[in-house]
Amino acid sequence: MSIKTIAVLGAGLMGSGIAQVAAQNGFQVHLVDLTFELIEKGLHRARRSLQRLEKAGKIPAGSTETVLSRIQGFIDLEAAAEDADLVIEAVPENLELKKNIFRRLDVVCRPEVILATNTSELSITAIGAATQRPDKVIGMHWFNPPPVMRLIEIVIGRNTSPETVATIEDISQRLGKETVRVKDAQGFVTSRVLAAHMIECMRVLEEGVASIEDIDKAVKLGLNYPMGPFELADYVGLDTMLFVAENLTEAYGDRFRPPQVLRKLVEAGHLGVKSGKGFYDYTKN
Ligand SMILES: CCCCCCC[C@H](O)CC(=O)SCCNC(=O)CCNC(=O)[C@H](O)C(C)(C)COP(=O)([O-])OP(=O)([O-])OC[C@H]1O[C@@H](n2cnc3c(N)ncnc32)[C@H](O)[C@@H]1OP(=O)([O-])[O-]
Ligand SMILES: NC(=O)c1ccc[n+]([C@@H]2O[C@H](COP(=O)([O-])OP(=O)(O)OC[C@H]3O[C@@H](n4cnc5c(N)ncnc54)[C@H](O)[C@@H]3O)[C@@H](O)[C@H]2O)c1
Repeated sequence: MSIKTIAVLGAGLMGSGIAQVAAQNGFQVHLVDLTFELIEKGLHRARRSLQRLEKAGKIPAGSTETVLSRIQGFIDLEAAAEDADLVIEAVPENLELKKNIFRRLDVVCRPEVILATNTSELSITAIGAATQRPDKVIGMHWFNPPPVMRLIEIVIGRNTSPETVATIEDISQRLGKETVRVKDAQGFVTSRVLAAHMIECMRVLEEGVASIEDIDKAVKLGLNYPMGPFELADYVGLDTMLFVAENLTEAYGDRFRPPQVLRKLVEAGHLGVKSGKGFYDYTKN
């Protein structure tokens, strides 16, 4: 099947970036969120990113608006998905929410359409089982920021077919990304490994070993990571971090137990860069 139109569900940090990358590579995009304000916010993020790429000479001069014109906003999931050739879901990290959305997609999408999820760690098999097409349900795990990060982690559910894997590998390549194949184990490779690192850094903080700033500096300069753990946590979103840590704890036990410092920030509504405050305060500059 030739893929021309991609429906992207969720216009948040990831959905807006995924929509941008798809549009940059010539696909028509149907971008869905709960309100047009949220879609506008996502398009604004994509516009800023495209302008940055344009300024750096990574996309042709003057192409920002052409790319954005390929993205159409929808608040009606069914209307956005009914003529899509591929769906990529990027709504919040909640299994029941994702299963419910996949159930609805299964009714409205043509039988041959692949339904991919950008979940950070949830079970692809469980999401697939909410549909009558588990062979066409797959994990397509992108990284933040999607326009810059080079990998898509392809997660193969128990019933995902080899044809679906091959199609998604091909599409990922057309989107300019490298891929790895991963079995459907909670947290896959990347989220499980990253969570272990970030949660340990929060424990180091809670034990008073060093300050937020010095832990970030130590990890960046001493270990050569591009971002310190607290900068990265704020960038990923602390709500997402907490959802992931809770789900990994359910799967693997106490070693992923969310630190109190993370839980309290989320309870206070401090979700990181996207809300203006997290481990750091972004409202000051
Ligand atoms: C407990 C639970 C844990 C698990 C959580 C879930 C994890 C999740 O599922 C997976 C993830 O995403 S994990 C997270 C995975 N993510 C990570 O781990 C990210 C780690 N961080 C990094 O890799 C780097 O800090 C960045 C690439 C973000 C920025 O780079 P930098 O050097 O610090 O700063 P710079 O100099 O400003 O930018 C450099 C170049 O990039 C360009 N650019 C940047 N943003 C852009 C955008 N939005 N658009 C377009 N372009 C953008 C910029 O123009 C520049 O281009 P130039 O041509 O060279 O001038
Ligand atoms: N933030 C990251 O670094 C990152 C990286 C890789 C994967 N992920 C995963 O991607 C998914 C989205 O994460 P995010 O960071 O973009 O979250 P986000 O909170 O920035 O965005 C989620 C968006 O989904 C919208 N939404 C909620 N319910 C919806 C519905 N029923 N229909 C359509 N839209 C709906 C929300 O309004 C919001 O705009 C999660 O599964 C997360 O684990 C996140």
